[in-house]
Amino acid sequence: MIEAKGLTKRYGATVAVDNLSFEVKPGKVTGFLGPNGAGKSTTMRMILGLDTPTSGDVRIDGQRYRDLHQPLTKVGALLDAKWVHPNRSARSHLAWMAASNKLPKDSVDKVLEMVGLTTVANKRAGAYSLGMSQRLGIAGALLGDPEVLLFDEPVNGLDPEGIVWIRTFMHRLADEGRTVLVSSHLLSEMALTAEELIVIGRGRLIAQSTTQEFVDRASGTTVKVRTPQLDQLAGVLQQQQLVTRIEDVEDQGKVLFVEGDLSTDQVGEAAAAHGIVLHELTLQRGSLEQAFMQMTGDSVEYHAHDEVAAVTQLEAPTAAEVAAGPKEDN
Ligand SMILES: Nc1ncnc2c1ncn2[C@@H]1O[C@H](COP(=O)(O)OP(=O)(O)OP(=O)(O)O)[C@@H](O)[C@H]1O
Repeated sequence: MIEAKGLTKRYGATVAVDNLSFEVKPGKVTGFLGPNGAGKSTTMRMILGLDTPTSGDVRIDGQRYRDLHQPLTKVGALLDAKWVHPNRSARSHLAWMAASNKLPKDSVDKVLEMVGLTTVANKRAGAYSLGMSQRLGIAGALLGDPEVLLFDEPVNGLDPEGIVWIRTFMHRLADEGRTVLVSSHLLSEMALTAEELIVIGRGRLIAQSTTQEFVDRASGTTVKVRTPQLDQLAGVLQQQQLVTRIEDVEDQGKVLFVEGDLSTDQVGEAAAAHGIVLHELTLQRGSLEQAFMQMTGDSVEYHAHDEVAAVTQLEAPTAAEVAAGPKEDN
């Protein structure tokens, strides 16, 4: 469990992290989301004792990082996958980490196996692809078999296969009961990976909730209805003060949408009470992208000329993907 209370970091006039309080619980993947410059990396560095808070503090199972006896056995982190010396092999890099942290020698082979690098373990790390480097970084984070894991943008630049591998691996670590905090810009990926979200903007907490609650609260839900008695049902629902709209949907003809945070039960019961036939009754949720844009709106650091790039990066999952929640790939 990671617990931040009133965490604040100032660099001169810049307030990078501003009175941030949150909890990261074990057994789940928690996504750490925020626009560029929101303070995600600074927060992660403070969790790992690499930066000192200006005020407030952050603890791992009740202890500050610097007070941990053998930190790697408690917390593992992947901040920058490319910091490994290019002439070192994965095995010698991990062996050096293990020796300098007084970890058992057999931990090296264990983590190489876990991340699937055993067959290339003696090759120079400088010749590794980005995906392999990320795996090596994750192996380093796992070396001390820690309960708490932090990953800063682990899927940046990876191909689809690498992204799925990381997602599956994060789920596995959480299923083992570990606390997993992952920062990312890629909203579609976070919608599939993270069950919980901590969303920040300009260093401040915007939301902490489950991914589903975040999407529902920010973008609301709509009930979609297909019925041969469209106008009759719209009339019945309007009498109940519900907001309806009718749209032409490709290959489906006219479809009725009922706005507001209501359940399909309410619409189904209203239809049944008036003997109205239904062909479809579906709850539609917004996307994580819509929710994120709405919630972080004025906390975004980029300006108009950056927006296209930023929006492209914030790929939207489909409503169905969000509704399905984090996927199990294993
Ligand atoms: N060492 C530093 N000195 C001065 N300002 C800094 C320093 N590190 C971070 N900042 C500033 O603090 C703010 C938060 O930066 P941080 O890198 O933590 O954000 P981030 O959410 O990780 O952003 P990104 O997603 O773009 O990496 C930014 O305005 C950044 O310019």
